[in-house]
Amino acid sequence: MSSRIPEITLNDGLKIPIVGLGTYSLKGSSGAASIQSAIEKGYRLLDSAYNYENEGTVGEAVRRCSIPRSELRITSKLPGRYHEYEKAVSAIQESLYRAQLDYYDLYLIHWPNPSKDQYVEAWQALIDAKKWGLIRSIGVCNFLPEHIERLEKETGVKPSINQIELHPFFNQAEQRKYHEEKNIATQSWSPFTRGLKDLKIDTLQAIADRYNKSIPQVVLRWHYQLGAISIPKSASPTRQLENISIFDFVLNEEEMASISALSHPDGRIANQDPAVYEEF
Ligand SMILES: NC(=O)C1=CN([C@@H]2O[C@H](COP(=O)(O)OP(=O)(O)OC[C@H]3O[C@@H](n4cnc5c(N)ncnc54)[C@H](OP(=O)(O)O)[C@@H]3O)[C@@H](O)[C@H]2O)C=CC1
Ligand SMILES: O=C(O)C(=O)[C@@H](O)[C@H](O)C(=O)CO
Repeated sequence: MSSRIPEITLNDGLKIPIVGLGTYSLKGSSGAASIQSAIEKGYRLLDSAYNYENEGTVGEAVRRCSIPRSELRITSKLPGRYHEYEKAVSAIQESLYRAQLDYYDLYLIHWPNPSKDQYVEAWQALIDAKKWGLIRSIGVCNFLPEHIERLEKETGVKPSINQIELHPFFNQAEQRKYHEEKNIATQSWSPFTRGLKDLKIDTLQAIADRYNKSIPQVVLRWHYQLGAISIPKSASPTRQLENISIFDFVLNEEEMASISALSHPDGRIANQDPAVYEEF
């Protein structure tokens, strides 16, 4: 791949960039133009979902851009209402039809929805879709260790990646440690807490000033140094470029610790604890 963004290798061998583009709310012609701009600025990893209703927009941006499909890493996600095996297989096929793609690089179960207890069935569908060549790498989002243990115990296959809420106010130290032990990559959703307003605080501003960087750049550098793959969303070409211009400075241990110390147990953005919160 020719991208300037460093890559990591997942436990199944697929290489993906350590920063990608979140696409939640990027839809229609303005969304396609934003995603195309991000690709042209150097993004190679695009994070979509069936429930974002923008897989078609992502596919359009991919067709419009000048980068070969093989250099891109495109993600989509299975909604909770399609965990039943047959429904999951159809949903994966529908995701491909919507994007007009032959395969997804990554396909993730979007939420475990534990009260429905069908996520293992959904996982089996992802395993089979990978065998059929529809997906290159399979993972999950919002899975707690107990959910991942069940996948592995009942199918013998563990996820390559777990996409979780992760930002300075909710640093997920224990879940990240668990991922490290299992060789599962951590991916950070809402890496900026879904907007910068709450991040405009003295601790972050002081670090940003020291390196002549912005608060978003410091926050994304913190994700990078934690070893987490971040997927900041921006519609703006200027901010897209800002968000990948983070590989020319290094936070020291004290700065890393001071950002991590902003975390607190109630730090989730919208109280979406996957033990109880469910999405369909
Ligand atoms: N698996 C899951 O359950 C979930 C997955 N996700 C994924 O994670 C992605 C990212 O999370 P998301 O919730 O979108 O929020 P983010 O934390 O990425 O924040 C996005 C917001 O920050 C603004 N922004 C981006 N860059 C900058 C910058 N440099 N300076 C100032 N403002 C900036 C954007 O505005 P603007 O566009 O105007 O620049 C937008 O308002 C999603 O898009 C989605 O792909 C998100 C939630 C849950
Ligand atoms: O953006 C995602 O991937 C989600 O799961 C969203 O539904 C997100 O959790 C949200 O916006 C909830 O209101």
